Amino acid sequence: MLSAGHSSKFALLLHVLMLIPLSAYGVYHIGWESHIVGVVLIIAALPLALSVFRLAQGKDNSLYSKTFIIVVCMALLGVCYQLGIRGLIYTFGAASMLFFIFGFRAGLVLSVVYTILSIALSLNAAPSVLVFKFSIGIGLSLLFTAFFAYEVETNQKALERQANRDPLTGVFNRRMMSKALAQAIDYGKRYRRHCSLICIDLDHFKEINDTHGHTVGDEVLKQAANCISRTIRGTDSLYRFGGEEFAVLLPETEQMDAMAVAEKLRESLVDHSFDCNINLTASFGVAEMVIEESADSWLKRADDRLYEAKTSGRNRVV
Ligand SMILES: Nc1nc2c(ncn2[C@@H]2O[C@H](COP(=O)(O)OP(=O)(O)OP(=O)(O)O)[C@@H](O)[C@H]2O)c(=O)[nH]1
Repeated sequence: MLSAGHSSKFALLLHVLMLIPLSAYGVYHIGWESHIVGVVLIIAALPLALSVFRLAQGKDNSLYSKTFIIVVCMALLGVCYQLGIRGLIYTFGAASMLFFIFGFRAGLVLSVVYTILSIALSLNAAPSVLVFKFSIGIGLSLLFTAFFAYEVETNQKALERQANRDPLTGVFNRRMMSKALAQAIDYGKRYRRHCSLICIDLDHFKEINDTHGHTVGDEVLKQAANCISRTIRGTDSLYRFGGEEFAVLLPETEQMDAMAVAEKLRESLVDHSFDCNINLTASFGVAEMVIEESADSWLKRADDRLYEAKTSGRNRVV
């Protein structure tokens, strides 16, 4: 499988391989053949060149890729209208690219609409029997591409889930937490914004496992994660970063407000009815981000307060 670094290099290579003949062909047309075709090719090459530039910088290029393929499809519709079958030959290639640039759902709608339009426009310049025969070939090829794009997208989502989420509770994992803390610090430094972190540790969890077994313990962990997810805002995010340890990141939130959220979470866990009539409590450590500190020191401050909550009696917020 390709790593993220390899796949972006591969995407860059593909873009460059497309850009060189496209712009060369455009220049050739402007100089020696049809001016209009040359200008259209150069217009299509511009967003592609910007896309190459963004990819080389390691930045998101989706806007330019989308612009590129839309320009290409519009130009090809014009070619279908003028030249019939000679335009239709390119329909399949452009329609398949729509899947990979816009994603499966949007790609399916766009490619079907685009294919129907190019077939209809081709009838202007080609005999209908020939267009009909070509359309069958294009339809079958598109069916195959749709199936392939669906498989790729489904597998990609499953891989992303495996890499970013905790398999038991479905919440974000420790890897995502480190990434989110580093991003919050960068954002806070640049825009001078507040952000708080709540570390949560379920109390006496070992007893639950020992008394009721690991299966019930797992179920309690899932229910606790659900209860926390339902209590926090959509803009906050929940991570499981240890066995029975969770963390909530609260953007745009100051210490006092984060303490209030932690208190609300503590109460909702106490009020939640867990399986086997288990009375679960949790301890909380809250720390607002300090500009200029590292992610590790921020996490350590929240964790130290959590430890304080544990040693001072549990089921409390520090
Ligand atoms: N069922 C289950 N248990 C887990 C999982 N991960 C960790 N644990 C258990 O969580 C327990 C944590 O125990 P301790 O670290 O002693 O903490 P505690 O019993 O909650 O005690 P305090 O934190 O001091 O209140 C251990 O028994 C681990 O086996 C998991 O994924 N599923």
